[in-house]
Amino acid sequence: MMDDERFMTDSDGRIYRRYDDIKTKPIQRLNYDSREINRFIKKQEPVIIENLGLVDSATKWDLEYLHENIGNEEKSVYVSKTHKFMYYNASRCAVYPDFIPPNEQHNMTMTEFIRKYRTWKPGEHRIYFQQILTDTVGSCIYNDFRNFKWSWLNSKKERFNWGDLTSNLLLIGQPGNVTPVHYDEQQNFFAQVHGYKRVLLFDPKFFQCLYPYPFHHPCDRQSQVDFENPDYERFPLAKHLAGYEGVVGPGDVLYIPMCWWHYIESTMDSQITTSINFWYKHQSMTLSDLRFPLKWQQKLTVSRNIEKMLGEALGDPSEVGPFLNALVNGRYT
Ligand SMILES: C[C@@H](CC(=O)O)C(=O)C(=O)O
Ligand SMILES: [Zn+2]
Repeated sequence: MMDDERFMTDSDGRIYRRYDDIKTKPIQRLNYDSREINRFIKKQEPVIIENLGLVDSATKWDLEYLHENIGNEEKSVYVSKTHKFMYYNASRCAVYPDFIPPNEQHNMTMTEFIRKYRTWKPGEHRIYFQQILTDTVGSCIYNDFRNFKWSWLNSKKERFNWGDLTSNLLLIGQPGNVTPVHYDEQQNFFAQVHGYKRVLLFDPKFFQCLYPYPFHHPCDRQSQVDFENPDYERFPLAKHLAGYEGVVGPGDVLYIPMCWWHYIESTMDSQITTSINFWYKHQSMTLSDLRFPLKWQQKLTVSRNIEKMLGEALGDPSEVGPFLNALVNGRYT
């Protein structure tokens, strides 16, 4: 790995992909008892929280324990020909008939996933277990889940007027798996259980530098910019990307603010990576709460509503692009 210039090794021995073009500053790391944490969450800026013990009860969730206790229902596992696992909404493929899914979502038992994981050889399709935790899990897992530090989570939800917890995703990945840069419209406490993940985060204001796919595209919310091979002809503003970077390890909790762009990579030195996220609906906002100028998170919501509404008003999502070009070209540009 050391002689492969695509990768770098940091001072802690973590090995991950080198992106020389992307300027980053370190994500702030704070101990769980720091009063500063609330300031970051209030400002909706990323922060890595240490020693919180949020999901300590999941430390025993190794493959053997999960095999014994997670239940025999089939689980969601993504399979990719490459190391990238870009999420796509299969229900939107009809609008883009030429769209080629970048990976496949399979359902398989834990037994099958573990067999594939243990027999995997370089060059084979990669796998990434991504399963929403539901009440179908076994009683041991359910008890571990109940022992997460829900009082801490609930205190943040109440303090910052977040909406309900929508789901917890359990992620089990191979070293080198990459979730390309995208945003989610939810607040996220991302807890790292086993192994290490390198994260890059960008403020929502970099919308124009990350060129998200159209709203009606299967890859809505995903950036079109490939960090490993950026096409600066098509995406010239990507050169101006500047963000935050960090590595989360066992026990770390990363706060990913709603609508912040994030790239997440399982480091090559990890044996396996296990993460559990906590997605919360964003805070309900009334008109009286609105302050101008709008924040970029709000402008993003406005832009999505415009694209959605235009698709409905024009009666055909494929007319949205030509219509917006006609509206803007030569008039606003
Ligand atoms: C699934 C996760 C990425 C990863 O861990 O590979 C993510 O994007 C999120 O929690 O919002
Ligand atoms: Zn995400």
